[in-house]
Amino acid sequence: MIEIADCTLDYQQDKKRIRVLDQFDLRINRGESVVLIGPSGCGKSTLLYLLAGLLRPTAGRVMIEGADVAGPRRQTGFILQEYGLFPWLNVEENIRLGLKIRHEALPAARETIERILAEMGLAQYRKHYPSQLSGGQRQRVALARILTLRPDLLLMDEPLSSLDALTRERLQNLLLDIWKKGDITTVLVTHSIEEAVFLGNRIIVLANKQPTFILNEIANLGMGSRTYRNTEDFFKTTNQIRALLEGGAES
Ligand SMILES: Nc1ncnc2c1ncn2[C@@H]1O[C@H](COP(=O)(O)OP(=O)(O)OP(=O)(O)O)[C@@H](O)[C@H]1O
Repeated sequence: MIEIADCTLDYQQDKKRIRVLDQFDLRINRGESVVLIGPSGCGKSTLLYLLAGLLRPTAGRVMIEGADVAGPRRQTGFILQEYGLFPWLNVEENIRLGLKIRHEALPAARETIERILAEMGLAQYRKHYPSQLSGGQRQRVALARILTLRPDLLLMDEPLSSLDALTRERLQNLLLDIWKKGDITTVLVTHSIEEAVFLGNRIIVLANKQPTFILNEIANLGMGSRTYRNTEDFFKTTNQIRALLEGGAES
């Protein structure tokens, strides 16, 4: 269980206090794929940073499996829109870096890298440098680097937003496959309603208020297959979220 319990979060700017969260609660069960969606500036990234242990709440607690998150944890992976690859390292070296930092034994590391390269369709690009890759390929390398570390929690902040529509769809399929393999909890921030409905088994819609609150939560029971995009359920759920966001924007 992952818990944001009674959390208040203030930012300071020019001697002014901005309260982004006020006694905010969110509970995420192991193995869920939660999506956070809401208007720009409502606090989605702030919630991810709290879960990542990169930000401490002003009041309240953030806990994973009952333990307070006091800082970044080994088993949490964080994927950002910018891929965070080192331009002077090739694909293989970029992926190996995470394992190197953790001092994993070389034979085990080699095996892991080979498996992930194959799974992510990157084997043929292993000697390419980031500048020689497309945006979608770069994001796959970034994902591969994180997955070699076997995270139990994967946090993603608009990871696909700079990709073209088809590449984005392919990577959404890949993220769905990764989640379906199990043993991982994912929390995704996105502005795309379709992406939220395709990838979230629970969609948290945040209000356009400061501090924000949960406007609604949608249990998206039909998700889990690539064909979900073409179903009536999918369209119904996207419309439901669109209506919530539009209604929230007017308030
Ligand atoms: N370091 C900071 N100092 C001051 N204010 C901040 C800081 N980081 C974020 N904020 C403010 O806190 C609010 C929430 O920011 P946050 O980035 O969490 O929103 P968001 O929902 O992720 O936005 P977007 O969808 O535009 O990425 C915004 O009003 C933002 O301006």
